[in-house]
This record gives sequence, structure tokens and C-alpha cells, in this order.
Amino acid sequence: MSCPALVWCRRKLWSKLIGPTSGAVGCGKKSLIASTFPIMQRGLFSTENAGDQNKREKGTVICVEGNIASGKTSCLDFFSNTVGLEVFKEPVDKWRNVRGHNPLGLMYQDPNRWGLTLQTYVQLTMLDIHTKPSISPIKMMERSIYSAKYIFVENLYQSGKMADVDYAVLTEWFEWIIKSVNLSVDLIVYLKTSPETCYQRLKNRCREEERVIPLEYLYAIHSLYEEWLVKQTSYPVPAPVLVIDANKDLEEMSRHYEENRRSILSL
Ligand SMILES: Nc1ncnc2c1ncn2[C@@H]1O[C@H](COP(=O)(O)OP(=O)(O)O)[C@@H](O)[C@H]1O
Ligand SMILES: Cc1cn([C@H]2C[C@H](O)[C@@H](COP(=O)(O)O)O2)c(=O)[nH]c1=O
Repeated sequence: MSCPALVWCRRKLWSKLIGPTSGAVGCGKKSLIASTFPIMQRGLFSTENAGDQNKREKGTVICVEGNIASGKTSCLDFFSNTVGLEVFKEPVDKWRNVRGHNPLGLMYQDPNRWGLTLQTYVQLTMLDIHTKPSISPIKMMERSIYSAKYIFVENLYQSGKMADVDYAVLTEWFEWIIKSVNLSVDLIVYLKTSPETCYQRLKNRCREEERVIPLEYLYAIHSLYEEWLVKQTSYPVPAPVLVIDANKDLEEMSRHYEENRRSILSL
């Protein structure tokens, strides 16, 4: 439960910053209306729905999704100096060093042995970020507990690199978490890139653990993302999806983010 005074302050700050507004959000298949934040009052004749209520109490939660090296961190960096917005990057450093161990590196070396170890820890750290209170009206996260499960766990399992029992245990954990904890998301921003673009950017970034990643791996991740967020045929999609073509260079991406600031921030 949020403190009413904090909610009031957020609303005050918010209307000062941007004023009342609403906008259309283009989704993978459908076009959805992003509801007004957080103007509506609850009452007998209120049209407020559960999503509006969540925004009012928790603020707006935006998850930036996309393939490895698609430009998610750069997107968060772009918006990080926006007043009223707090960014939460993926805790990759933790995945590379938990009490002196490197589960990310171990997983890439031997996914059959270490996939469960990494994904258990990713799930925990993602849960931590989803539930971290934010003092800003907008919380922008890099990925989510949903993509960790629907993309990365599924990929390990479907490619035969995760044992049935490991998959079953992770799935039990995941299902318990999403039914017991409020992990609502208001908008998913999907940075859509070709696997080739990601491969090039990944090579330029040179993260040690990822040297072993072949182009085929990025194809597999890409196709799981497309099924989940664009075709919407695989797993539940927890929020409206805004698809952005992220194959363009950094300068063009910045221009696009600036020009589409309001729809990207779900305003
Ligand atoms: N639009 C772009 N054009 C060219 N290079 C990019 C672009 N966006 C990001 N990069 C570079 O690609 C690499 C991966 O970007 P990053 O933002 O870390 O992606 P992610 O967080 O999705 O893994 C970084 O070296 C970054 O500087
Ligand atoms: C969420 C998640 C990530 N990973 C891996 C994939 C990449 O090597 C890094 C994240 O880096 P990115 O540039 O931000 O994509 O972590 C994983 O193996 N499992 C996961 O659930």
C-alpha cells in the first residue's frame, strides 16, 4: 500500500510537470489507448479501472524489452535525466558477481549445468527491482521478470539445455511469484532489431562472458520475443506494447526518443 501523502505529492508533481494528457499507443497487433495518468478520481460513477488504480498507487511502470545488445541500456540512459522518472537497469553486474561467483559466465560455458543457477538468481533480482519503491511517478525498468521467464528460461528449455525438473521448479517459483506479488506493468517498450544488428553491437560491446554467443542464439531470442510481444501467441503479455524500430544508429534513435517522448513515457 502506498502512503496517501506520497501519492498526493506524486500527482501534484506530475500535473506540474506535464499537465493532464492522454495518448494512443501503437501495439504489436492492436492499437491501445494509454490511460490518463493519474487524474481520475475513484467514486461511485468513476470509470477508473484496475490499471488506472495501479498507476495512481504505484506510479507508471514501463519495461524496456529487446534482444541482447538491442540498445535497452542506451534507451534508459536517454531518458534517465527526465524529471519525474527513475530508471532501473538490469543488474548484470550482480549476475556476473554473486559473492565472488559468476553465474552469467558459468551459464554461457555450460548452460545444461548452470542454466537453473543463473535463472534462479535473475528471477530473484528482477523481483527485487519490480518491488523496489520509486519516489518518481514513472519507473522505467530494463526488461522484467516476465522476459526472464518467457524468453530466457524458455529458450534454455526449448533448446534442450535445461532439464525438465529444473524447468518445473523455476516455473513453480515464477507462477507463485506472479500470483502473490503485485508486479503490474503499464507499458512494454519493445526495441525491435534484427539479430544481425544485435550481433554487431554485441561484438562492439565486447562483454567477456558473451564472446561465445553465436548469431543463431540471437535468432532464437529474437523469435521468442516476436512470438511473445508482436504475434502475441506464446505467453501472456502483461501490458500494452509499443514497438520501436531500433535498427537505426544512435543519433536517429535519440531523435526518435525525443519526438515520441510522450507515447514512450505512457503520457
Ligand atoms: N542505435 C545504436 N546504434 C549503434 N550502436 C548502438 C545503438 N544503441 C546501442 N549501441 C551500442 O551497442 C552496444 C549495446 O547497447 P546497449 O544499450 O548496451 O544494449 P542492451 O542494453 O540492449 O544490451 C553498446 O556498445 C552501445 O553503445
Ligand atoms: C534477463 C536475462 C539475461 N540473460 C543474459 C543475456 C545477456 O547476456 C545478459 C543481459 O544483457 P543485455 O545486454 O541487457 O541483454 O544476460 C540471461 O541469460 N537470462 C536472463 O533471464
